[in-house]
Parts: sequence; structure tokens; C-alpha cells
Amino acid sequence: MPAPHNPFKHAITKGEVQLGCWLGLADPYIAEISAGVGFDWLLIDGEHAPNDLRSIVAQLQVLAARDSHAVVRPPIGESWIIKQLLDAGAQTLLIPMVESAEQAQELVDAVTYPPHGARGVGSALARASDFAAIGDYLTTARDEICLLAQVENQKGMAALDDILKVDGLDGVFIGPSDLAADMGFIGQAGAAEVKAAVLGAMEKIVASGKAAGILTLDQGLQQECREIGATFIATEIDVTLFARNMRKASNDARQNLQSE
Ligand SMILES: O=C(O)C(=O)C[C@H](O)[C@@H](O)CO
Repeated sequence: MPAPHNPFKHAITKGEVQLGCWLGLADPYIAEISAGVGFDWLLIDGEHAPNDLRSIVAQLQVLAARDSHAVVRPPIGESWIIKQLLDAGAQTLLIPMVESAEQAQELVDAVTYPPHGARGVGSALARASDFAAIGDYLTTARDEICLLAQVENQKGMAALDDILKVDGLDGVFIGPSDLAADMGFIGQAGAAEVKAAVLGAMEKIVASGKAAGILTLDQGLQQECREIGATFIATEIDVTLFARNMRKASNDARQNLQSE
């Protein structure tokens, strides 16, 4: 029996758009609610959210029962973290702060078993192999692992052409917030200079044949990226949705019911 099919990887490989949402509330209950509303993928954020390996596993378990595909972002692209996440059952990884082709190649090696890569073998203990119930996991896992690199500063943008030449890297995600900061526009991801850099990078990624992705709440930028050919587009953040609506609910209640 082979490793589980990765519908997200095969969809973006075919150029099919996959709409996603960021999960930063770091809770399987929220993940379960989010997985039932129709997003193609959900990003379990280990970089900017209070997630650890246990909370990521709990969310992977919940999402496994739903149609939304789990994409996991570690805090950094260290091989030991990648090994743990893959063994825990993550099949799609979004690695932040990729700045060079050499770094991208190291990431490809980290998700690939020897002799072609450096991923440690521990499938006998791993949720990824259904605790060794998937007999052919070791020889089929790589084909169902989707590796996505985040380019989100000027150093990475300068190396983008070389990063795009790395075989085994399935897609590149442009991070507008960090890119804006590094370009001198911190907090201004919508600045014209930043948007121009983002769209230019999108065009390069799509032209390379790899999948292009982004997270932006700007519906105009979402549309522009889609028109260029971006396929994995995150349009919402759970924390933002929750906090904004809680504030509104409180303000509305006070306005409607507060005695003069
Ligand atoms: O730089 C970006 O933009 C991203 O990588 C997404 C952010 O990390 C996410 O936390 C939303 O701000």
C-alpha cells in the first residue's frame, strides 16, 4: 500500500487553484470548524502562532477526516523539524525565509529519503506511515510530499531565478508582509513598490512551471495573482476573522444595549 495521495500537490501541479486559510488559533477545535467550510487547504502556522509539534499533530488528525488539505509551516526550515513534521503526517510543508538555491536544495534533501536525500528513516514509529501499516511508505512517500518555499525578503527575491531551478521544489510562496518590511515598507504590504515586486515574482514563478502562492487579504491583489497564474492563494486568517468579529460584536452590544 502506497503513501496517502496528496490532492493539493496534484492540483497545483495541474494548475488548479487551491484557496486557503491561515490557522493561527492553534487549536484542533478551530481547525475542525475551519475544515468544514470549504477551503481547499488550511495552513497550520508554526512560525507566528503558538503551535508546537503536539498541537500540530492534533490539527493534522482533525484535518485528516475532512476535505481541507493540511499545509504546515515550521518556524524555520531546519531538517530536524522537517523530519518530525513529515513523520507526524504532514505531507505539504511551507518553509519560511528561503533566501538561496542552496537553502532550497537542502530543504529538498530534508524531505527525500536516501540515497537521493537526507530524511531520517523512522517510519516504523510514524503517524505518516499509519504506524507501519503502510508497507510501501518508504518508497512512495516522496511522490506525495509537496515542498513549498517562502521567498519574503530582498535576498530571496534576488535569488529567485536560481531558487526556481531547484528540482524537487514544488512551489514558491511570496510573503508580502515580510517582504514589505525588508523593502523598507514595514506594515505597508499594499505599497505600490511592494505589490509590484510581488506581482513580478509571481510572473517569474509561474513562468518557471512551479506553483505560485501567496497570503493576502487584499482582494484586488488576490485577483491579480490569480490572473497571473498563482494557484495556492490564502485569502483569510482565522485569528483576524475571530478578533475582528469579536470586537464588532462587543461594540454592537454596547451600542445597542448600553443605557445612557
Ligand atoms: O510575509 C508574509 O506575508 C507571510 O509570510 C505571511 C505572514 O507570516 C502571516 O503571519 C500573515 O501576516
